[in-house]
Parts: sequence; C-alpha cells; structure tokens
Amino acid sequence: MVAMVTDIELIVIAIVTMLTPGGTYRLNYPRECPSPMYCISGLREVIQNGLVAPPGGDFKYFSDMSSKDDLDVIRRAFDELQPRSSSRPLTVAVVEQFINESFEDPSAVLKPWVPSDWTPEPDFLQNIPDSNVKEWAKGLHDLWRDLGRKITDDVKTHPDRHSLIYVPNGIVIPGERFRESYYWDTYWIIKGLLTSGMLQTSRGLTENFVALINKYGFVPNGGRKYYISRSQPPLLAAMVNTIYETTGDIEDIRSTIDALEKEYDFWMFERKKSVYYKRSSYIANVYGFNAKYREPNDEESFGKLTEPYTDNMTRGEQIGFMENYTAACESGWDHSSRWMQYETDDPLRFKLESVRTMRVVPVDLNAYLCHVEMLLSKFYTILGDTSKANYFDLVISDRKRMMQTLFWNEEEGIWFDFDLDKKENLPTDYFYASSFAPLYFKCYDEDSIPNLEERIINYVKKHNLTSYPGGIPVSNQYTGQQWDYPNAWAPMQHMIIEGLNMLNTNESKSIAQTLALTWLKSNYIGWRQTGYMFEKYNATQSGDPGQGGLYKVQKGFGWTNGVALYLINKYKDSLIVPDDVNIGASVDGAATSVIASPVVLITALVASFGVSLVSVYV
Ligand SMILES: OC[C@H]1O[C@H](O[C@H]2O[C@H](CO)[C@@H](O)[C@H](O)[C@H]2O)[C@H](O)[C@@H](O)[C@@H]1O
Repeated sequence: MVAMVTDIELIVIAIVTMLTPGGTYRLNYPRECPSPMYCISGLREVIQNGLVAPPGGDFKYFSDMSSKDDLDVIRRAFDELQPRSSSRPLTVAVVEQFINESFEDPSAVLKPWVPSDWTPEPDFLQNIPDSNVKEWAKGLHDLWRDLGRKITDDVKTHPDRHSLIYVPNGIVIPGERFRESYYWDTYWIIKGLLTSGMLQTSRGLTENFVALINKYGFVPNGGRKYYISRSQPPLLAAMVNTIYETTGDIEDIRSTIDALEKEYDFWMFERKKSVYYKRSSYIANVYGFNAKYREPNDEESFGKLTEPYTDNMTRGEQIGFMENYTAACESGWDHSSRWMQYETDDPLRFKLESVRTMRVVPVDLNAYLCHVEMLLSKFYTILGDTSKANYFDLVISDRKRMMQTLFWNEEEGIWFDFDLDKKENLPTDYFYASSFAPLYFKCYDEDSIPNLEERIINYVKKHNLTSYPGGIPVSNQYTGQQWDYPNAWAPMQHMIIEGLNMLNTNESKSIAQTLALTWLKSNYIGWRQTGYMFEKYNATQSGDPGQGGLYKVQKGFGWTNGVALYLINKYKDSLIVPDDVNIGASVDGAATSVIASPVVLITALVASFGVSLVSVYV
C-alpha cells in the first residue's frame, strides 16, 4: 500500500524532528562574503565589466584570490583609487596594480601536501602482472602527492580574507582550476586512496566533511564560500561505508553518525517535493538552491559564465534561470540536456537558457538518498539503536515504492527521471548514465522487477554501450554541454560497471569487464600521449579528452585517478595495455606536440561530432 502524502509527511516530520537535536530542524546560514574580491564594491563591477583579465581568462581565479589585509582596509584603499573626475579615470594598469598589491595568488593558502600515509611502493602495485600497467598505476599513485593540499592557518584566523573554507585535515583536489575539495568527487577519490592504502587520508577527508556539516548543516558543493548555496550528490555516508568496509572499525561509524543524520535532514527538509501521481502522493527529492544563503547569481565567475545566457532576460527570468542553473550545479551534472527543455518543437530545446532542473525529479539523487537511508539503518543496527534502524527501514520501503512508481519504466526495463510538469518519465529514447544509479545503490525491490538481470542487459545492448572506444558516453544527446554526448566521465563508468557486476550473472559480469577494460585502455592511451589524466574523456575516440561546456577540459584529475586505480586493481589479471601508443600528442596545446597541433585536433573533433565545439575558454 502506498502511503498518502499527509501520512508520510507526518511520519517523516515527526520522526526527523524527534531525531534532530533541539527538537526542530534548523539550518545555519552564516552570511559570509562569497569571496573577498567579490565584496569590494566598485572592484566587483570593474571585474564584471571585464576591465581586467584574470590569468588563463578564468574569472574563478579572481574569486579564489585571498586579500592581504582585512576587507575594510582593502575597501578603503580601493575607494582612494576611485576617480574623482573623468580626467583621472580608473585605468587597467591602476586596477591591475591594486589587485597585485592587495590580493595574493590562490596557491598562497593552499600548500602542497604529501599525505603522511603515502608510501612510494604500496602493496597493490606488487600484484599487477603487466609491466606497462604497473608503471602507469605507479604514476597514478604518485599523483596523490600532486593533488594533496593543506589549508594554511591564516584561513582559520582571518576567514574574511579568503573564499576558501578552512577544514582541519589535508584535502585532495580534482586539479587545475578546481583547486579546492569537491563533495561528490571525493567518493571516487577515496576509492582510489584506499586502493593506494591511504586510510588515514581518506578518514581525514570525511572528517573535513563532518566539520562542514557541523558548520553549515550540509556539505557545500566545494570548499569555497561561493559554493555554500548548494550541495552536491550526497555521498558522505557511502564514503564512510567504504572506509568501514575496509577497517571494520565501529569508531568510523560512531564518529560520523550524527553528522550523517544532520545531512540527511537537510535533504529531507530543504530538497523535498510532494509528487501527486496516479491518485497517490509520494515524497521525492529534487535538486535546488538555498535563497537564504545568497543571491542566485553570486556564482564564482563574476557572471562571466552565465552572461551570454542571461543578457536578454528580464530580472525575473534571470532569477529563475540562475536558480535552476545553480540546482544543476548541485546535481554535479552541470550542464546537461537532462535539465533542459527537450520537446522537439521547442525553440529553446537543449539550450542552457531553458534550464529547468527544479521541475525534474532526478533518479540518481533519489537513489543516493535511498542508499543513505540503507546505510543509516545499517549503521544504527551496528551501533545497537534498533528504533532508529527500524525507522530507516520504514523510510526505505516508501522510497523504493516511490522509485518503482515514478522512475521504473516497464517498456525500457530501467529507471528514468520524472518530469514534474508532464507527470511522466523524461523521453525514454534519451540515454542517461544516471539511469543506472538505482542498480548500483540496490534501490529496488527484487520482487517487483522480474528478470531484472535480463532487462538491464537488454538495455545495455539496445544502446550499444560496449561499442564506444572511449568509454560509455554520459548521454546520447549532443548539446555542447559537458554532461552530454560524447563526453565520458569516470564516476559514471564506475557506477555502471559495478552495477552490472553486482547483478552477478556471467553475462553481466563479462559486460562489466569489457566496459572496465575499454575505459582503462582509453585512460592509458591518453596518459601515454599527453602525460595527463583528464576530468572527462571523449567516448568516440580512445584516449582523447572530453570537450564542450563552460570551461576547458581540466587535467589532474582526482576522480578519474581514483576510478582508474580502483578498476586497475580489480581487473589487473585481464588488463593489458597497448605498447605502441604515439607519445607526445598535444591536448589544448599543453603537452609537447609531435603528432598533432591543437588546430588539427580540434578540426578532427569537429569532424567526428559533425558540429562546432562550444567552449568559453578554449
Ligand atoms: O565552474 C563550473 C562548475 O565547476 C564545477 O563542476 C564541475 O567540476 C566539479 C569538480 O570536478 C564536479 O564535481 C562537477 O560534477 C563538474 O560539473 C562545480 O562543481 C560547479 O558548481 C561549477 O558551476
């Protein structure tokens, strides 16, 4: 029987209220300046108007700089510079000099950090049979030293001077412009760290998130104040569980449980929707943003990323756009056709201007939260609190019923997002990697889906997922956005490979292995050609980095390395990588080029997609 909304809501509110310290749900919202340079009036406008250019053309750099003195002092100094008459205009040189004198490079407060549990020859390397793979795995393991950072004490003592949020332990960053920690990336980073035997570092990362939950009530998108109006996919419980499965140490649970429940409350109070469908009501979760925290357009790039889209909008439209844009950032899928108008006759079809994230009930978010509920039940059972464990069991069965009704598509044999306006699934001929989230997180009732294994395998075959040389594309729609075709992302490969593996049939395991080997081969070729690991790849060309979106493809790269290390370790006995890779190919002109110039590469990419590439910073 499906409970009516009022019943479920009453139960959820009563019990969550009962569980919340102090009896009521309260979200802290410190009014903080998103970033120092952003809060010097006049300077902010000068930057927004593009009078001065940041290094690499990336305005996020300005938001990441620290002020050398208290903001009031910097403000006064800037006021002094303001032209008193048009005969003394504020010139580029004057502003540049002011920025140089008053602010410092973002790296000043993020010191390179080699985690103390990093060792040159971790155990897992010894068991890799192929020598090329072994050398590559060693190179990946070494990258933890490049991506480790420690936040200096100045950020703690003078928080107003920095956009960075102080956390007590070292962090592992994704790489390049992403020079702070990111929430959901860290789940896959931890998969790799544990492969590398770095338990203490992994625990430190989860402790940092616990500190953020204690401060804000949730984990912000990333470790900067300009990210505190939104979170990212809630994977902290899954991180804790991954650590607990390695250690079996109950302390790993005891020390995080209160924060995990507090975070769960955030999602259940701040990101909840009642959905009335087929004469019943359900509670589901959607991505959104906290207007209480700040204006929706206080984002990190001084409006430079969104300007082209909002220029011709009214103020009201701009606010609606920014709310949905920010909600898309919270999903981690920023940006994607998943959140846009998709009707074929809509002139705004697949245009970022039409972003409507808050009108979509996302299948992956609900699978993540279902998993949180399962883990809270598991953790409370381990801690001996049966009444809380029972409560979460109850919630899980409602969650599964909701997911079966709103997301499961009997014709296609997989789960899809639900459109709140149309009251139906998003078009089922569109492929999105997120459809596999309930499989990976086991959020379904086996009794309600006969032949699940066969259904899922048929779906994989229908979309020829094993046929892509560069990994599974995140979607089958081309929009020029980065969470769309032909980009292939490490976290999605991991989720699909593991989901198929867990189905535990010979065929599903063999497909999982094929997908894993293809992905690793592509990562390896890219690495050999350029010397880098990338944030995303091109599904259509083994070894090529991904493209499109609002910033150029980033190197580093935290979650890609984490997934590669994890999969190398799992498939080491079948993994053989090619010997004859052309070494030295160029990616956006960064590496030494002996075979292709950037122009040749871009021309080749354009030819293979049949469309022009969209990128603000390329
Ligand atoms: O500045 C643009 C966006 O950059 C981030 O998103 C992308 O990188 C993150 C770090 O790897 C990743 O978690 C996310 O899935 C990517 O789309 C940032 O998280 C966004 O909020 C931001 O708008």
